Amino acid sequence: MIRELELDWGFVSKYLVKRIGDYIRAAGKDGAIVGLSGGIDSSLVLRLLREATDNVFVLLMPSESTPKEDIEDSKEMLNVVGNPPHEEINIDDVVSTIVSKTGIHDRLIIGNIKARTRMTLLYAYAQKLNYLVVGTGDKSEILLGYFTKYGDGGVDILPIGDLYKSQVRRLSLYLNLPKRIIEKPSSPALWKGQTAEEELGISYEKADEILYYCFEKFMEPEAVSKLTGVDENTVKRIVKLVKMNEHKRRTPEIFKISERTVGSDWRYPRIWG
Ligand SMILES: Nc1ncnc2c1ncn2[C@@H]1O[C@H](COP(=O)(O)OP(=O)(O)OC[C@H]2O[C@@H]([n+]3cccc(C(=O)O)c3)[C@H](O)[C@@H]2O)[C@@H](O)[C@H]1O
Ligand SMILES: Nc1ncnc2c1ncn2[C@@H]1O[C@H](COP(=O)(O)OP(=O)(O)OP(=O)(O)O)[C@@H](O)[C@H]1O
Ligand SMILES: [Mg+2]
Repeated sequence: MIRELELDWGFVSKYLVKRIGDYIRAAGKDGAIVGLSGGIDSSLVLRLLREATDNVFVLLMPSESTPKEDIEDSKEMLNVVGNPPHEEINIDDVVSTIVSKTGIHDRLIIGNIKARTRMTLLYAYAQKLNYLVVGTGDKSEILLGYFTKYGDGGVDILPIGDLYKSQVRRLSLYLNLPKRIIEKPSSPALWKGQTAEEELGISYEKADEILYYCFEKFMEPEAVSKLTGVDENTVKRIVKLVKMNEHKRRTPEIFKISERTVGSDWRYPRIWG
């Protein structure tokens, strides 16, 4: 990881724990729920949540494409954080019902149905418990649009959303998360054998450098290519992915008719505080 992305991980973890706790209290909620996949993002978020609140609920939602190692890693992670209340719900029957009612066979579309089924379950439990749904997206995934819109992207807060995947690994190392979880290749596991780096066509290590130089240092693709050793076309492809997926980072467009359109620049009148 490039030097510029190194942070004081002790400070970052304390800061995130405090922000999560403050947010839950300010929202008037009693706790937080998270989906645990056995991957690094949800493991790290669970670790932070356990310090932020006494009330954490964890959902394991495997499907036929979930590797058995991921289920083992999820259970190990539950142990590491002292076995908070949790439930395991296999989503295959729900997904099959949607597949049979729609006749859809495309693995990407079915994968996105899986992510949205998990979101539906998380919100059902959140409302039952008066908890918030805590998202696990990191800065790399958010910028690249590497998540399912209203699936794993459908959450209330994103505590690690300002950390690139390589920073997520560093923070997880600092917090002593299980080695196997830190070292395994990132995967949404939406279909068998899927890995994030293969689908994205680049390693997260390199993608993070490109994202940092392009979007935080505003450097041109040619200069970023020289600095990172990644060919210029790949740099341009990454920039294009970020642009193409802008819609996933925004609230849905409302077409303006009145003087007071409820858009992203909408503000409360002063008298309402
Ligand atoms: N310009 C635009 N303005 C407004 N909306 C627009 C739009 N372009 C597309 N859309 C909408 O967005 C939809 C496409 O987005 P979406 O449904 O998300 O689908 P899509 O981006 O095609 O697929 C999700 C991607 O994220 C990956 N993923 C998913 C889940 C988890 C993880 C992970 O890392 O764990 C990764 C997955 O492997 C796949 O590559 C379109 O069908 C359309 O409805
Ligand atoms: N089998 C599952 N059970 C419960 N939640 C899941 C499952 N699969 C995915 N999720 C939820 O969807 C999120 C997005 O998946 P994603 O693969 O990006 O994260 P991860 O597995 O935690 O880390 P990585 O990106 O390194 O694989 C997960 O963090 C988790 O909250
Ligand atoms: Mg994963």
